[in-house]
Amino acid sequence: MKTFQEFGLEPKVLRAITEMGFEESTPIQEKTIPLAMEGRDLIGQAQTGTGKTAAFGIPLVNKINIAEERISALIMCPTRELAIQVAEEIEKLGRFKGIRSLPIYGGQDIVKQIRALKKKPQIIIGTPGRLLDHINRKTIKLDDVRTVILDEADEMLDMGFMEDIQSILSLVPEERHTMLFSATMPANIQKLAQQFLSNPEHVSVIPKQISAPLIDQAYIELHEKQKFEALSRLLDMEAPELAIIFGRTKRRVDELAEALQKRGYAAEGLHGDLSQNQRDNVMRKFRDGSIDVLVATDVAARGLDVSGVTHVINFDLPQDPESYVHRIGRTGRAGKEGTAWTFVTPREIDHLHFIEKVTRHRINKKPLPSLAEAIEGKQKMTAERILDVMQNETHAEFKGLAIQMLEQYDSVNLLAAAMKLLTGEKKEVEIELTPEEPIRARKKKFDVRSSGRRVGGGGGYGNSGERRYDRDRQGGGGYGNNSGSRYPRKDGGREYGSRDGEGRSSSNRNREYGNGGNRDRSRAPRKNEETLVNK
Ligand SMILES: Nc1ncnc2c1ncn2[C@@H]1O[C@H](COP(=O)(O)OP(=O)(O)OP(=O)(O)O)[C@@H](O)[C@H]1O
Ligand SMILES: [Mg+2]
Repeated sequence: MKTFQEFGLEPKVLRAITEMGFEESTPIQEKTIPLAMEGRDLIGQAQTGTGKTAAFGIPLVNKINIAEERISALIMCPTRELAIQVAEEIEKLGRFKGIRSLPIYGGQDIVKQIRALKKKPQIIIGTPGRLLDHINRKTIKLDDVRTVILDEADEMLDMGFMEDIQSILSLVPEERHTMLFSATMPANIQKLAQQFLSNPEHVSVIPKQISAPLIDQAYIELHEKQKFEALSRLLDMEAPELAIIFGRTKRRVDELAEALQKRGYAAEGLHGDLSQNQRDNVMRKFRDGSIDVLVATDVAARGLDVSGVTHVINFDLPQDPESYVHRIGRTGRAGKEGTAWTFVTPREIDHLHFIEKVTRHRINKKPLPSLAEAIEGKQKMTAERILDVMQNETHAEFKGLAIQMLEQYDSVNLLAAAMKLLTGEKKEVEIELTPEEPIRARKKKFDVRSSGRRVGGGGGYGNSGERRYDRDRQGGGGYGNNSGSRYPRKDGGREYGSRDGEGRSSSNRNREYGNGGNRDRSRAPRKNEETLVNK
């Protein structure tokens, strides 16, 4: 692998890379950095957690002229959390050069953003809805933008951002450098690329299997009613450092987070109905380890990079293979190993096999963890915690009492009692979750939903032509914290194309929600889709 010295980057950029602890480039970086430095348009595809952000971030900060007082680059991301995270990485890469970058996303005070924009950032990282908002208010001008990057472009299309992206790109001068990145590249991306990229190089470092190789993948077949018990046993048995649990709907996430808290786990939920403040808080707590279980809808499936995530658990099977790949890709990142468990109800087995087929990866079946295994796992954890304290020498003040007690009592009994205390009793709280409908295996009759109905047709990995639109889509949450409430909630709050953006006029409403308007004229109403899938 190439070292970063070999790319001919500016010393200040190299220094930033070194400070970030990167020694060698990853394969996608090695391939794309030279092309991007030549100004070639490109489509970059590489497995989750392999450094795509720096693959576009490094050449971008390298080429920015810091004397410029105008927006010269635009990065678009599907979710707010991702915009914040990408902005942080760009900030780190550009700090020695003194690059000014700014994240722009819905849910954040627009006046604050307008103030920050006055500082003339060179790079804007935003979600399409809020970006368009600023463009309409003329607080963002794109006349001087020379570089555009679309991160997770397929997701932005799925969320119904096509029109917004088109409107935004139509305002960027045609003389520009455009790059598009994702771990998965469904067929519709080709269409977008044709429209907006000029003679792009397709850089793919996807080997035979699309999911990251360092993820140990397993599934457990169980009934809906067994899921919660299985989850808590799994958490006890595996003792994750940090875990992300994916649920299908907002209701599911709320119920699950609450249930886990009742059982004594440090868990919180993340979905698009929360206010931006709540979302930021949950992410902050998860990143700093004050909670160790994040329960989330697919809002957390894409791009999020939190170090220490050892486990991903699909409490509900994801709707499609892309979603599966991105969800489990929250672990096994940057050369670290990870474990992904997926719960599958008997009626969903065919759908699981479909995911295996498309991702070209066998997912091993494992038995339900037994109570004995869970208890054993918890005890092991306690032992590890004790040894940790002992090795770190932070227990000196207890030594006197320990000696006294050991003179009076048997050492094995003493230690066992202390361990029992530390392990804690499981709180036996009755948990009842609202059941979710199983995901049906794809049948030919659904094909009609993909052929020609969305831009470029459907097509996961170009081999099936089938794709669903009804998954728990969200990105922005839209309209502060209550966008979801305008949808019928009998589905538990699935976040159909819940949008980013805020404060636009009501005449825009249809467009805003990506649901009733003519955002994608080729689509049939979502309602029918929901019926098709959920019955
Ligand atoms: N050359 C490198 N050496 C070491 N670590 C790196 C290198 N490049 C990136 N990383 C780190 O790897 C992690 C994953 O990177 P990143 O989030 O860019 O992955 P990604 O390919 O965009 O994944 P996803 O498909 O999930 O969005 C980050 O923590 C990043 O800082
Ligand atoms: Mg990424």
